[in-house]
Amino acid sequence: MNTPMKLVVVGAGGRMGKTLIRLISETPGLALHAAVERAGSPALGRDAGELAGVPALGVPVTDDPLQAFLEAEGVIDFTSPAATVEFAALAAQARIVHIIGTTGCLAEHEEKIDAAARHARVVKSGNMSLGVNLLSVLVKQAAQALEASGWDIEVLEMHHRHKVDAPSGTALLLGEAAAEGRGVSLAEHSVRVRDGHTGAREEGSIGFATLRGGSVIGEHSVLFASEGEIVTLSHSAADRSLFARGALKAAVWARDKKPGRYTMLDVLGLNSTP
Ligand SMILES: NC(=O)C1=CN([C@@H]2O[C@H](COP(=O)(O)OP(=O)(O)OC[C@H]3O[C@@H](n4cnc5c(N)ncnc54)[C@H](OP(=O)(O)O)[C@@H]3O)[C@@H](O)[C@H]2O)C=CC1
Ligand SMILES: O=C(O)C1=N[C@H](C(=O)O)C[C@H](O)C1
Repeated sequence: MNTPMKLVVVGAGGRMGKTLIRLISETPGLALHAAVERAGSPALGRDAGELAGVPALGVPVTDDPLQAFLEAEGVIDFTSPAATVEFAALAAQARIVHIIGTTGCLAEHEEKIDAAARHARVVKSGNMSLGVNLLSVLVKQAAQALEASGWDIEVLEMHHRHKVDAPSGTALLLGEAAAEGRGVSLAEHSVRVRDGHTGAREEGSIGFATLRGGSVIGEHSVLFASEGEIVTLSHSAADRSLFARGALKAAVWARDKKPGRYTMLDVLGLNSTP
């Protein structure tokens, strides 16, 4: 039988960091090995359990990720793109699992994550929930079935007022699924912002609309709009623990995999769906 998987949570004081610490402490087969925050964070030195609102775990929050990674088996990372590329290099050095939920990564960040995945087992997804990943499969199927000449695709998302990137990672993931279904490149067909005299909608484009406000955890809809009818596929997140549960499932899944880059579709066995 496997010993408990030793995990590091980076961004320990964040919304997702605290949710992850709580879930790791409640999940048999997982152990919180270390909790990392940035230098100068008021969370440094605090017990990770107390920080997350659960009984003390005897793990003080540290700002030394390399030391934390050396004896660990995996790192769970919901931070920022700049921090994630640093953690990716360290996870590669330590040859461990790196689960990345961070969104807003640009091509330059993705290149560095790809390089790290030569040595680390990386699972990265804009959304770690089962529901959104299943939704992406359905979106791909719908986009395959509904022709671009008659059906316009729009992706709508809403998140809490603190979110810093747009469109959300999930919206982009769903847009990619729609583009794949259509057999086109999202980069060449997306319209991420509309303002002023835009002209009529271009046939075959995939539009994005972003709302921000309050405490909304994550609302996503993909609309297929035709003359006289609209098909809407949507997902509502009511609790951040669904993302954390997915990330922890990914860590356990990746434990015995070869170095490389994987997605939640691989973890959930949804990749073979046409
Ligand atoms: N893929 C998915 O399923 C999901 C993805 N996300 C994504 O996860 C990310 C985090 O979201 P959320 O938890 O809401 O954001 P928060 O801002 O609440 O948390 C991010 C945490 O990371 C910390 N951090 C930043 N840089 C470093 C560093 N160099 N070293 C250590 N800690 C660092 C921040 O510290 P400080 O505050 O001091 O900057 C903060 O505590 C976002 O990109 C979000 O979009 C969120 C939910 C689900
Ligand atoms: O920042 C968030 O909160 C979330 N981010 C992810 C995204 O960008 O899609 C996932 C989830 O919707 C919550």
